[in-house]
Amino acid sequence: MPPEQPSRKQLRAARRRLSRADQAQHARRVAQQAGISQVFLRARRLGFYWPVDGELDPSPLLRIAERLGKQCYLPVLSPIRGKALGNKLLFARKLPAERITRNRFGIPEPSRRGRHLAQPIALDLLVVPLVGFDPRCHRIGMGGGFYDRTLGYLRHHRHWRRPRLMGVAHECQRIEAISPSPWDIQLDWIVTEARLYSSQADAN
Ligand SMILES: Nc1nc2c(c(=O)[nH]1)N(C=O)[C@@H](CNc1ccc(C(=O)N[C@@H](CCC(=O)O)C(=O)O)cc1)CN2
Ligand SMILES: Nc1ncnc2c1ncn2[C@@H]1O[C@H](COP(=O)(O)OP(=O)(O)OP(=O)(O)O)[C@@H](O)[C@H]1O
Repeated sequence: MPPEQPSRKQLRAARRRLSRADQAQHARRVAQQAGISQVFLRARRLGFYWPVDGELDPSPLLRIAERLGKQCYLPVLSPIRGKALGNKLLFARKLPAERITRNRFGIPEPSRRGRHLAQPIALDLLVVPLVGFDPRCHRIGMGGGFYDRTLGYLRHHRHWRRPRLMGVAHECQRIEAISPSPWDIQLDWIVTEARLYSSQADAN
């Protein structure tokens, strides 16, 4: 029998247990690695996220992007409810004077709506949070299915994929193998404080 996998709850507890010093170091290391990757350097519009619950803090990478003059976006829960459009993410431009509110999960998000809201396809690179991952770039999220639903259209674009997907995480979130559900979207890369994983083992 394969060894039992840690649950979402256990994985979330493990990342919350990291010290502030480890959190800060992991965030810096991930930024150093991801910040020199071709996909990051080429991207003009990037989506990030506001870290909660011990998630890897992508803000050192976001600051590099801002310094390079790239356009940075944060996820917001779509105001639309309902089967087709509901429970998806849109992306709001992160601007210096942006007002921040909390969404229904208590996660901070930009409050301004309208002009600066983008669909994921408008982004070149999306930095994705996760609860657990395996070395083949399968992902377990918080369980809401938000990223899967938002990015489900990528399944129909084999050769032309936008945005490219970069998971960022702590090494302690790695599990041996995840059997993906049919709706799970595989990430292109995952970067941790220790190394970079690629869904195409030979690519960078
Ligand atoms: N930083 C960050 N932002 C994100 C996500 C994420 O994983 N990380 N999301 C990725 O999808 C979306 C939000 N998805 C979420 C799904 C479940 C829970 C959650 O904590 N659920 C509670 C119980 C439900 C409740 O409080 O209503 C829990 O698990 O205890 C939070 C966010 C959008 N923004
Ligand atoms: N493309 C999709 N279309 C319809 N429902 C979906 C789709 N993707 C996911 N779901 C629904 O969302 C639920 C949660 O999925 P899952 O447990 O894979 O979420 P997750 O990837 O961990 O969460 P998140 O993306 O929010 O971090 C599933 O039970 C499924 O019913």
